[in-house]
Amino acid sequence: MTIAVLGAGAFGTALAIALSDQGVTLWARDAAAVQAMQDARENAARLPKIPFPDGLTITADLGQACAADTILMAVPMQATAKFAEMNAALLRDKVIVGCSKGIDMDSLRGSTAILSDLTASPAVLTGPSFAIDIARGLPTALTLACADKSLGERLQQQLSTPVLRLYRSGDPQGAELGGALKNVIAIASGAVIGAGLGDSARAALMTRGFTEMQRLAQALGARPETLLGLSGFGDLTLTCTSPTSRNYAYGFALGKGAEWDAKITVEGAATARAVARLAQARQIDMPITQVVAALVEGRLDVAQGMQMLLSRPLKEES
Ligand SMILES: NC(=O)c1ccc[n+]([C@@H]2O[C@H](COP(=O)([O-])OP(=O)(O)OC[C@H]3O[C@@H](n4cnc5c(N)ncnc54)[C@H](O)[C@@H]3O)[C@@H](O)[C@H]2O)c1
Ligand SMILES: O=P(O)(O)OC[C@H](O)CO
Repeated sequence: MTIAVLGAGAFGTALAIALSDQGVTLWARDAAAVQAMQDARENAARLPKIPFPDGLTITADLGQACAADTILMAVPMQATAKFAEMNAALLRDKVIVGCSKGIDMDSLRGSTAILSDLTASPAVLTGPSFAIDIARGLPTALTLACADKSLGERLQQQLSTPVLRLYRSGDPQGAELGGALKNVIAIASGAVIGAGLGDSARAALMTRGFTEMQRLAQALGARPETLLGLSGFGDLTLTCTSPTSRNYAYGFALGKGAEWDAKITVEGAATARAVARLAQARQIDMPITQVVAALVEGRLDVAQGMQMLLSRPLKEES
């Protein structure tokens, strides 16, 4: 069984390195970048100083990559729908595993719904994992979610390694929502710490943020227990507490009033805006997400956002 990873960012490259014992093809859209990675045998732009193992082949030929039995999609979320549409002829009816985290701004869909346009039972690989940790071979546990049980079992076996431990779930929508929504709460957590509002405020935001995540996920049909696992609570914990997280670091810069490099991938920024619209349309109470969307859009600063959250009517904890 052969594997291809589409998208040679930090995460796609890390997955290709981790799975390279089986032989992996890593696809990148830019032929010059592919040549540079081929010459250096590393992805100097995204994962410097991590050498490519012999089992990793890099290509700019999408047709070659899509000949693999299993395809891991690791292009950023906001590019996924267009990528899937443009390359539908190559991707249709393949075994596809969505690895990006977010909600598409235009359609308000996650990767499972987008990839369902191409294949009957798309899987999702998600959970607490920094690309650098996976690439270094540090122990990591993720959720592999697929509605088709036997396909999920096959993918769990194929994509696990001695240090990359995959737990199976039959709820891809719940798993993808955990990964998408935790990025929004990580921005809020970073903002609180960056603004010097303290660890207690961050703990409150994480907890109330987790309540929002569960509220939306259940309204969209996810299983409640999925959010309690690696893809939800696990990834929320990692991303809200580590400066390695780009979403947290972006929030931290917002809180500090510091500059931010717009070229850095921050999935939670677009996802906050998408989820704020989704929540409003469905009348789901998601105040932290609404504040993060307003911060990202420059409609509020962190002090105003915090004041807005603190001045809400007192209520029962639910
Ligand atoms: N980096 C991590 O630690 C990590 C961990 C888990 C999940 N993820 C998820 O993986 C996804 C990708 O993140 P990343 O960290 O690899 O991003 P990245 O910023 O490192 O790289 C993004 C890559 O996508 C490529 N790209 C952008 N638009 C494209 C398009 N239209 N077609 C093809 N390629 C395109 C860019 O050239 C770049 O190589 C995100 O959804 C992220 O949330 C990342
Ligand atoms: O760097 P971030 O914030 O995109 O987070 C990376 C992963 O999603 C952590 O699980």
